[in-house]
Amino acid sequence: MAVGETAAALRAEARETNERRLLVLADETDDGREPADALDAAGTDDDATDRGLAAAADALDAAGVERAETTLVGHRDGLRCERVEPRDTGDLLGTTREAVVYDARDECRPNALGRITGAVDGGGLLVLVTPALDDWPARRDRFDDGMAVPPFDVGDVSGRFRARLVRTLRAHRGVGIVALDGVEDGEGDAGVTVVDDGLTHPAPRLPAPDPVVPDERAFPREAYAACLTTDQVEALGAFETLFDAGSAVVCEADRGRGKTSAAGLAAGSLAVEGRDVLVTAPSFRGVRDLYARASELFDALGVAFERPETTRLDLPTGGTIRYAKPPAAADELDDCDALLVDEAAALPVRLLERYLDADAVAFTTTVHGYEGAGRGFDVRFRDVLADTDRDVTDVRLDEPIRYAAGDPVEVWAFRALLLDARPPVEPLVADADPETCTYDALDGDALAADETLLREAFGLLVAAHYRTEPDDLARLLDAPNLDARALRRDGHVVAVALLAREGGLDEETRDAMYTGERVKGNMLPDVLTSQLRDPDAADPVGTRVVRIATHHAARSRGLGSALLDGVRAEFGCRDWLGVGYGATPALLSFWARNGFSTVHLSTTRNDASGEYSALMLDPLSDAGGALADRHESWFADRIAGVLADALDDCDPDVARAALAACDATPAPDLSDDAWRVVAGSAYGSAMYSVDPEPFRRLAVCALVRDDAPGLLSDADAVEGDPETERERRERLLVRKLLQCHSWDAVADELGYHSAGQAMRAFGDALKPLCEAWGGEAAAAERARHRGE
Ligand SMILES: CC(=O)SCCNC(=O)CCNC(=O)[C@H](O)C(C)(C)COP(=O)(O)OP(=O)(O)OC[C@H]1O[C@@H](n2cnc3c(N)ncnc32)[C@H](O)[C@@H]1OP(=O)(O)O
Ligand SMILES: Nc1ncnc2c1ncn2[C@@H]1O[C@H](COP(=O)(O)OP(=O)(O)OP(=O)(O)O)[C@@H](O)[C@H]1O
Repeated sequence: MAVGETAAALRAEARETNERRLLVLADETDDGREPADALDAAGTDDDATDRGLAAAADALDAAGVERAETTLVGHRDGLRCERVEPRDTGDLLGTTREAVVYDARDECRPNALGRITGAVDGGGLLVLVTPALDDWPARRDRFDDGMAVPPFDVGDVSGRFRARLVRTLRAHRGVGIVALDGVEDGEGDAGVTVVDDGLTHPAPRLPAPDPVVPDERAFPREAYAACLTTDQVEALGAFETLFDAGSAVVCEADRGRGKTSAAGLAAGSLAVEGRDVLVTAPSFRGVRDLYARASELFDALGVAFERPETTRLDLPTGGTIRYAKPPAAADELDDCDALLVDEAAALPVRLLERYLDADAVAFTTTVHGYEGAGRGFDVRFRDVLADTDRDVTDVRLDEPIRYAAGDPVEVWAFRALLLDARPPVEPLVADADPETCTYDALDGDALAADETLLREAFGLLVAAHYRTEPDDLARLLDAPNLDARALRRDGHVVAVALLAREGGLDEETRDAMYTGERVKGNMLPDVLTSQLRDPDAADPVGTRVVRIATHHAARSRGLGSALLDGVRAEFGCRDWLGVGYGATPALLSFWARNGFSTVHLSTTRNDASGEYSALMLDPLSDAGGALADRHESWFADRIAGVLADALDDCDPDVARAALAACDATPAPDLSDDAWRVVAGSAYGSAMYSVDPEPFRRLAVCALVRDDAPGLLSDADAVEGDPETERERRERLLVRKLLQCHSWDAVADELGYHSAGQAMRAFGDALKPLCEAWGGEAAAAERARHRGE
């Protein structure tokens, strides 16, 4: 059988080289309709009713792959092996399979392709079942359904990603293509055409030498003996410096080079010496291999250990390995001897900086890979690290663990999913500024037609936003609600913005949204409608800036702002511009300076960064203005309550910046009685605690209003820089009045000598407010205290 022969030959070559091979089975008889009886029908036999899966079964049999070693990814059953849905392929990350069959006929999900490719072992096969390759780009599937966000429908989604995918499949080595065309050839090979056998006929290569345990070492021999490559041995050697306080290790690698495992062997080696090792990573799942290697090492050393919880290993030596989420880890540094940060590039630089307070710290990062992890680490954090007096040891793992270097399936996946996309090299953009750049629309056709442009634009998004992943590449090319705009210097992308059209929804959809039904896309209207209970919020049409990034070599030259100016001019016919992002003081000020005003601070933190999201609007029309007005003033009305509750741990500088960026003009609106208490506390000995509410209202006015007086009077005698003291007083209002922290905690945090000194500064901060807004009641109170 042609399918079997092709598969067997590919597998033989894969085994010979310890590489993987890809077999495409293009089912030309598939009409694009999922057969209802084949869907989710557990226990279905390997029957021939489904052409694609039957061919996949033949391929596996001929290639000698056991079903127990295979995973089927797709929506149809029929291979009698483990099956996962394309959306759930995250579970395959870090696992190793001899073969994976991806039935992509019903849903071609780019993230799934990326994850699957990583899971196939050296000597194994990736089998891709597709429709006729020529027809595939024009077919709409379940992934496309997800891109059809209201008011668009699936007919508006285009097929550029898949057209590109097909091109790469046809062009790359190591990819066999068999068309299941249904045409009888009269010789028993009913309807099968081998379009490309995919064989690479490699020249014989010497196997890589076995790793050698070094003679001089601080970690146990067993740790080195567990290493699978020479690179891993070297990496483990670098981790030995973690015994010394003041050390830092940076370990970089592409996916699947064994860096997490090396960190695990290091963690185990440190723990057997009684060290307390704290591990952090964007998710615990990502460090399962670390725990596995450490426990295997304990077994090899005959050290009994306990696992009181999944995320903690305790040794009789007193050593431990324990996991904390990234923001929590930053608060636990005092207690640990060494901190291991896995996937460091996925974490904000601010958090990484805090980790430098640990006695010894190691960062492992992925250079390229599925999470699109990034250069943010390299570009920004490297400088920070170089400026410390840490002893930094760098190590890089190149040798793949699961398969041989140069594996053609990895090469194909990098290309097809742009895992190695990069922004333009620095010299090309070094002298770019708003005057020398052009504002350009990067529409799907332009991007699909120009690989360099696509790589630069996507590479810039990946470098700046670690969450950019293969699905985003497909969205960039095909989603009807998304637009990309860029500033370009001599054709090279210097700044890029990804924009989503949101709102403009009909009444029925708005009602559904209001009553809690999930409506895809439309993030800003959705929050305003379903959480902030505004039934009309999804009526105006807006442009949300989903992502924006300026090349790291050209930041702070006004390019980001110029790009937003271009967007505002081009989309001025809509009602608003908007944005939602993990709030930091610097970003809040960037958006505020660009005319955006705060309408919401989310009450849940991002797990990895620990940031709360800010939502902001910049109105462009009367309808947009009305929407922004009502949400700005409501934000100012309700934020004190939120800061006292769900946001009581929000960074006071984020709160200050979010309030300062809100365009509302709240009025203090205090009764004369209330003013007497406030002024009494400013000028005399009245206590704010008898009636905190008016103080809180005043604090919001002071932090939101453009015309608010500063919190310092000319008469205030302050030590040091008045501007620094003014900022400290703003933090004092946030922490004490709005977030209700105790006087002692606030004094301690803000560097006042005592609670009493903080209280005096508080009283002083109120004086300018009484003078500006307190009217006669406050003036009379002041006069009484001063004996005027
Ligand atoms: C929806 C979202 O995408 S939110 C996330 C925004 N994007 C990112 O964080 C990716 C990484 N950062 C970047 O690419 C850029 O810093 C951008 C896009 C935020 C700003 O682009 P730039 O071309 O530097 O903007 P521009 O020069 O007009 O304004 C710079 C100002 O932004 C502010 N800013 C915002 N974020 C930062 C930051 N991380 N570091 C330094 N300044 C920042 C500063 O106030 C800065 O002012 P300064 O030049 O006086 O110091
Ligand atoms: N020393 C080792 N012993 C046993 N298995 C190992 C070892 N090193 C790596 N592996 C296996 O090889 C695969 C890749 O290793 P690991 O997860 O450590 O690499 P990584 O570079 O962190 O890659 P990824 O980013 O893909 O997680 C995993 O399946 C892991 O279990």
